[in-house]
Amino acid sequence: MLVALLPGDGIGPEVIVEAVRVLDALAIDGLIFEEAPVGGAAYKEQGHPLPDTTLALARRADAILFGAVGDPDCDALERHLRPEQAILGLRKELGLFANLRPANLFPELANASALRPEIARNIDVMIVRELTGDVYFGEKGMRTTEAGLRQGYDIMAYDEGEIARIARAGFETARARRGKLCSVDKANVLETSQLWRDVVIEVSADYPDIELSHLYVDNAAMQLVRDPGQFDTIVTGNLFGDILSDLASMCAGSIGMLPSASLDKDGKGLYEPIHGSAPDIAGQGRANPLATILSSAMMLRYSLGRNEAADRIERAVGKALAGGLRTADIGGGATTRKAGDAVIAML
Ligand SMILES: NC(=O)c1ccc[n+]([C@@H]2O[C@H](COP(=O)([O-])OP(=O)(O)OC[C@H]3O[C@@H](n4cnc5c(N)ncnc54)[C@H](O)[C@@H]3O)[C@@H](O)[C@H]2O)c1
Ligand SMILES: CC(C)[C@H](C(=O)O)[C@@H](O)C(=O)O
Ligand SMILES: [Mg+2]
Repeated sequence: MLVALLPGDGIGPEVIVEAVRVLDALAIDGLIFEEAPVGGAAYKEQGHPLPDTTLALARRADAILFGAVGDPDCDALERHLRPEQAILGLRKELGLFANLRPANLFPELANASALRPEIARNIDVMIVRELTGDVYFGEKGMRTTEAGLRQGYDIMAYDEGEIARIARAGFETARARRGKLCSVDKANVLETSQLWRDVVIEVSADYPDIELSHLYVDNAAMQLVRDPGQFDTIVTGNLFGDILSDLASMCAGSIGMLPSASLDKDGKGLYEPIHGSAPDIAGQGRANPLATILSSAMMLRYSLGRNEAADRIERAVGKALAGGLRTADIGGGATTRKAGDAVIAML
């Protein structure tokens, strides 16, 4: 079982190292790692954020463990050379259309949530975010209007095949959970969203056992803060899912806690924390590695068939938190390394 390690930029390498230490401590039979540069690190080394050799490794691997990309030094580069193009390119090239972003609260972190503990306590939602379409991948550019003004544009588009595919992922996810699916769109304004809603309803005919509801995205954001416990599974588009998952992370304590899986049609996956490279804290040993450690557990479960090892990691994270582990983002002073140590001690 080959795992491609793509640490990337900023805190990416710092959190990946801790996840690898946890995986090493489990001594999983046949698990091997191969590392490659990605993002700003790859641009600085090889002139491209997603070098061919890195993409080839990702294709060859059984699963990919990804840190984060993004480097302020690269923000002025032409868009196709910016670090973020690496993660977008991997998602597109590998067909990773289904992004699972679970947000649940470890009970010990009720006070770290931005919500009152009695409201935060109930959050246990899986956001199923479409990942290879939408405004992210439509035609985009800069042009000049007739009045001589610069105009930027990004086309938002989904075809019915793309919607049906992610809708099915949403229904299947809900079926394996508590049987409730909420589809989030902006059908009151956007044609893309009207088609989204129509197709989700069509697909629902195959899932009579699932309770389907619909929310506009603005209301969904409000409801997630008002009463996150009302949600089981949310299915939504690429842009809305990006925003709602960062929002949900603070309901669950911190963006440093939320893992993710990005899956293709056969279950091959890329696993990464939902956060970015956090340039504001990079190099200081202050990053919370738990989102990445929990992403490695998702990798073991979804792509490598090692459910027991995945359970062990998740239990160890819970025990470490119960034992008082707190990095700065969740109200403590533990370093990234100490956090890794605390999880390993509880395996
Ligand atoms: N998938 C990815 O690689 C990914 C995801 C999001 C953002 N980015 C990129 O990361 C860069 C920074 O973006 P941003 O600042 O908007 O978002 P970010 O997620 O990197 O950081 C947002 C805030 O959360 C904090 N934070 C994030 N992860 C943390 C962790 N593990 N522990 C403790 N605190 C943490 C940061 O310090 C910062 O204050 C940008 O270049 C952006 O494009 C990449
Ligand atoms: C870095 C960026 C392209 C990415 C996204 O918008 O998908 C990030 O915010 C994420 O959530 O993984
Ligand atoms: Mg994001």
